[in-house]
Amino acid sequence: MSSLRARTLTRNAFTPFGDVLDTRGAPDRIINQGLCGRFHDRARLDFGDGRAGISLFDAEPRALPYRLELLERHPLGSQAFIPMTFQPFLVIVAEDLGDRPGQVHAFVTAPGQAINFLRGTWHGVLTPLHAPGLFAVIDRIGDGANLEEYPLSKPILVEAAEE
Ligand SMILES: NC(=O)N[C@@H](O)C(=O)O
Ligand code: NI
Repeated sequence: MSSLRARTLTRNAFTPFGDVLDTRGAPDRIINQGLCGRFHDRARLDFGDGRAGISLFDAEPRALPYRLELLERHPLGSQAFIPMTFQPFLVIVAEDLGDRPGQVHAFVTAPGQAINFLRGTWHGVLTPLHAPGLFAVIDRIGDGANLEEYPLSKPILVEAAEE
């Protein structure tokens, strides 16, 4: 089985696949009588001809090394994973070869970070690393086939980032 080492999530590395949401740096706006920093409009959301939905996911935590067996994509809309805890989680994406995924990349978020997959980005399903695996997920609600799954012919072992 081939293996892949997860990396610390960075905006630069993730930009082709989606957005990293966090409160690093100065806020875009100071609101609420100066008591709140607003990091404004930080994700490239896209729901096509559908509408935005907010769902809550209660997912089983996984351990590293993680056996990746499936990738998927949502051709009709973006999908955001927003943790409701202060725990890091595993984010897996893959380059696109048109009809199938190409090179796989694995990242571990920092506590307090959320991500948004661009419409059509190949990714691993929501993968918490700690309990509770409680997330808000913002994605497309609407008609049409918005889930394309790609079982890997050879699983990939995703290993922890190097210390
Ligand atoms: N299927 C579903 O609602 N979730 C997946 O798309 C996922 O990426 O976890
Ligand atoms: Ni998905």
